[in-house]
Amino acid sequence: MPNKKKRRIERPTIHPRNRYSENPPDFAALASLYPSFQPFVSCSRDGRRSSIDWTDFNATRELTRVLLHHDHGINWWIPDGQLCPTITNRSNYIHWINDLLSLELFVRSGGGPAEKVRGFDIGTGANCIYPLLGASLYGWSFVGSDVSDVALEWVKWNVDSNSHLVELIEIRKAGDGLPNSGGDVESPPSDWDKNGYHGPPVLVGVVGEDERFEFCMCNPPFFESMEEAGLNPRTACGGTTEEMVCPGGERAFVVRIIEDSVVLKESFRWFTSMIGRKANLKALISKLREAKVTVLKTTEFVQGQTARWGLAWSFMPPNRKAVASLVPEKNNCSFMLEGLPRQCGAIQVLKAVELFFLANCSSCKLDLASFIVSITVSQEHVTAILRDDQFNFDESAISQHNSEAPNNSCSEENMCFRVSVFEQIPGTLLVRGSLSNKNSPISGSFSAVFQHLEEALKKEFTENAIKGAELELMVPAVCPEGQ
Ligand SMILES: C[S@@+](CC[C@H](N)C(=O)[O-])C[C@H]1O[C@@H](n2cnc3c(N)ncnc32)[C@H](O)[C@@H]1O
Repeated sequence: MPNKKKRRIERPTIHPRNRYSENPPDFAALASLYPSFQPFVSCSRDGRRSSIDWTDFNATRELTRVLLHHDHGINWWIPDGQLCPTITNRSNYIHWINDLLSLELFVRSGGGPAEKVRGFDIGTGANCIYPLLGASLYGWSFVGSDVSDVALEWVKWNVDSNSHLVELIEIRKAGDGLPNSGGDVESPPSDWDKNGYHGPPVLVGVVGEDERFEFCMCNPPFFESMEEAGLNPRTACGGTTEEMVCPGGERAFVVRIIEDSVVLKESFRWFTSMIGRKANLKALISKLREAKVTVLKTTEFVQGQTARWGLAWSFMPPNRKAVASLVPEKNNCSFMLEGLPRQCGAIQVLKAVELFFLANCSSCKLDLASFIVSITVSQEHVTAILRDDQFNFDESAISQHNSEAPNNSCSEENMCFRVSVFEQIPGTLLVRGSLSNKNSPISGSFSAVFQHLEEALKKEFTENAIKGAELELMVPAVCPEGQ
């Protein structure tokens, strides 16, 4: 079994394009350039390490101010007590959105990639952090929305103080009606109330019918009450009730974004949100499946002791060529499952392979005597498998599909392959896939499908237990608003 230290090293960390991934901020160097930062910096005795007191709001705010100025050329300030963003964490979300845009997964009416990227930041806050970073890192233009008067006053100050970005950032008050509409707020359908969010409009009623955006993003108010938000003794990120709390907490808020996305499915290429709790992530993924999204993606943002998740979805038709050409064609693929507990042998893994494909209504035949599962998938199955990022080995849900699974023969247009499982040494299994009909028009997807199987099995058999235990421990130590 791997030891705890090793597990921590293996956790995903900062985005590779984040400027701080290789070179964390040098507090002493910044203090020498910015005298206002000096009082907050302390150095180790040997003078090699410098740090700040993370429990001091003034220190974290001054750090954010000097980093934005020094590394991004941005003038920035927020009043006492407002939510203070950490630049590393917020940049990770921006870089992930750029990854999504680079995927070019969708059919574009205009041909090539979008030249001008326009995004929508739901709840931009007094700090206006996402539009400022997105505009300075990638030149994107933004509409930022908020409901709080204090936020709107300061976001205006922050935008106006950066003349080079003013043209790129427009701010809207959610609830004031659509731009140029005379101030009428579109009332949401009555059944939305059942979701628990009773606040002002989020997207519907704020985004105009003819407006088009490449993406929306959101760091939602996470909590249902300030008591729930609690106080994290290890950091001081600030955050007022208006910024941190909404009826129903983050789950209700993001459910509202999902409901709105169904109405505005043509207006955005990607809908995204940051999620603060893993339990909410799972519930929201189910909600998205019900909404019949075409693509669903998740990521984990880890910084120090804090874990957050990114959730992205779309209703655009995926570009099949792009999906099929994600990986080069291969006839044989394999991977190892290592560090398995005693009770997880070849039989359990073979059954999990069968569940994985049955869940997507593929046709499967499990032969326990020869340790082989034979699988037939159609183009639709491939699309379903590739868009499912969070496969759940929930047998009850799958047994329902089981009886519905069509018996696809290995006709020319289907892809047929076999998955075999071999025990190497106790606790280590080799999983091998062999393509039977490489002339199938969808055989180019074989490696991608097999890679999805690998990720799902590794998550189920080797990562889940470890991560579950770690996350339980980490939750109480995180900053309440998602730093
Ligand atoms: C957690 S803060 C995020 C602030 C900033 N984006 C950040 O990441 O630091 C959530 C923000 O959402 C705003 N908000 C709450 N309900 C909203 C709504 N219906 N539409 C737009 N913004 C809303 C709050 O006023 C608050 O500024």
